[in-house]
Amino acid sequence: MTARFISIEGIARRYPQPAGGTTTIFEDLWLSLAPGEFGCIIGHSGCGKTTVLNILAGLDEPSEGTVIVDGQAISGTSLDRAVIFQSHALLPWMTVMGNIAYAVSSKWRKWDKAKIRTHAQTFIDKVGLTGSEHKRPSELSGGMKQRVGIARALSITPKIMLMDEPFSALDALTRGTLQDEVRRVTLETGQTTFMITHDVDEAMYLADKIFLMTNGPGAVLAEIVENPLPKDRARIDLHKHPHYYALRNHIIDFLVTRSKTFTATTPDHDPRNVPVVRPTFTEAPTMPSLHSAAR
Ligand SMILES: Nc1ncnc2c1ncn2[C@@H]1O[C@H](COP(=O)(O)OP(=O)(O)OP(=O)(O)O)[C@@H](O)[C@H]1O
Repeated sequence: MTARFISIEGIARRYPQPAGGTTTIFEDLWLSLAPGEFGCIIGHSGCGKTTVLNILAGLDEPSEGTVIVDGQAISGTSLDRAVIFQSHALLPWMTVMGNIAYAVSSKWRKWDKAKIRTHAQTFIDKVGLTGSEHKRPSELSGGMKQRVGIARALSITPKIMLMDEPFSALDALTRGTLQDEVRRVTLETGQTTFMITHDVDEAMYLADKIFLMTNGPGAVLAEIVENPLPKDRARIDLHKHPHYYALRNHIIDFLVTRSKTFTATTPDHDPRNVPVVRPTFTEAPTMPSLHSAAR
């Protein structure tokens, strides 16, 4: 394994315009993740997050540049890279068990039916769908469908998990439970994960690195934020950590202000050497007391 398990090297995505010419969604995008790292990409709608994820998944191709995974340029999709979509993308004629067992059997073609079902059941249980094995997608709520999608992706134990706002349609309680589950499983298995989210707290809980994208078209990766919170952080205690507000304010300030002005105000930005920042709480300098200031 290489230190840069995923390496996005100078990719661009351009689309032809109906009236001629092209629109550049983003260009000269460089970013990398080490084995086992969890990266979240944050940016406003339309900056190209899903496009980057689709290119990583092999579902789309960059107009320029390459994606290297474990030392090899990717070409097309692979069972080593599982995607959890915003929409559930389940096979409607299959049951919960059927959907997951189908993915398991695609990965381990020599496994017999019993082994496939036992393996699938483990992941059905993990996402809290025990008892719903025989239901079809039309009989499930949105949150339950998303759990099936998550169980299906986890069940093939891919080296890379790609997640496009996987929790956005869920109620807060289910979202929290599944965030915990995904974090536990990815830490346990050492999976490298790339996730899109609009939820700053979710990124702070899950990610080791947070990639901040400016607004599109012509979006750029402005900054890589290293998460200063301890690796063994718990979701419910996140806000108690001294670095919590420094990190949160940094990201929100970027989204509210700097994502719009970054390109104009940072003309010397080098896309190959994107600044890495680690926002932390620092004690405010002690003010001299009135007594000592008067001396
Ligand atoms: N097939 C296409 N043809 C032309 N433009 C496209 C095509 N697919 C995507 N785009 C454009 O590319 C841009 C980036 O889309 P993308 O879905 O990657 O953005 P995003 O950052 O994921 O947005 P959101 O947060 O809303 O999901 C958008 O402006 C979109 O209109």
